[in-house]
Amino acid sequence: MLEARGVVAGYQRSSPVVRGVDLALEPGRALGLLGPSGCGKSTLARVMSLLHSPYQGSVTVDGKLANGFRFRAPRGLRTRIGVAFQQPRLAVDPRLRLIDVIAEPLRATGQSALVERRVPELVERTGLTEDLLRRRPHQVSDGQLQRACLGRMLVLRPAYLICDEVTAMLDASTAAFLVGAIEEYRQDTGAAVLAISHDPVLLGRWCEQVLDFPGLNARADTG
Ligand SMILES: Nc1ncnc2c1ncn2[C@@H]1O[C@H](COP(=O)(O)OP(=O)(O)OP(=O)(O)O)[C@@H](O)[C@H]1O
Repeated sequence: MLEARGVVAGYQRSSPVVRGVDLALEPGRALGLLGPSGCGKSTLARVMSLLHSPYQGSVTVDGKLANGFRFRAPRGLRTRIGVAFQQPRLAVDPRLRLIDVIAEPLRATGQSALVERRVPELVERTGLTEDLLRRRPHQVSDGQLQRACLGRMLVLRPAYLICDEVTAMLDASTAAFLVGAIEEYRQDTGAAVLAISHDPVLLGRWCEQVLDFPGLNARADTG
């Protein structure tokens, strides 16, 4: 289970944007997080991805405390969680070919020996062609780049996926493809998905349960 307890986080200690949120992501589940733009969903997503330290509260991964480390959480915890964001262009190194975007987490974690086996498996899931895989980000569309980010999110075989508005910039068919690929991975591996969006229709179709993000805050505010 990936769990946030009493998380207070943001960019100014005196006015946090996430205020005492409790959230539990259970293995195999697809949980939606719904809320308007600017309410703090991405901030909570970064806290749960171990990319942003909360002011208060805890994040645990499979029962192990993941925050409170002086610099960052140990690799063994961080790699349990895969993340993809709304804007792929801000999330990739513009110098890398798409095939290397997908392989990057393996190389960064000293697992280059797995590149030859894992990357071709992921290529199939992303639906990218050989030609596209050899291109760099400026030579592909946002949707094609987001497919590479999907591959990158899955290449370490994470148990928890945090998908922050991953389809918001895409046309309907690419969006449907990406959600389908994430769902296929969930079914194959028993991974859990936290899908974040401002779109109730998307989350209603995708997730077994949808939580209202401002509601999570309000409960804590009154409690
Ligand atoms: N790096 C930052 N420094 C200062 N303030 C920030 C930073 N990132 C976000 N914020 C502010 O924190 C608040 C919550 O932002 P956040 O991105 O978490 O919201 P969101 O619900 O994900 O919005 P969206 O759906 O538009 O991405 C906003 O008011 C935003 O301006």
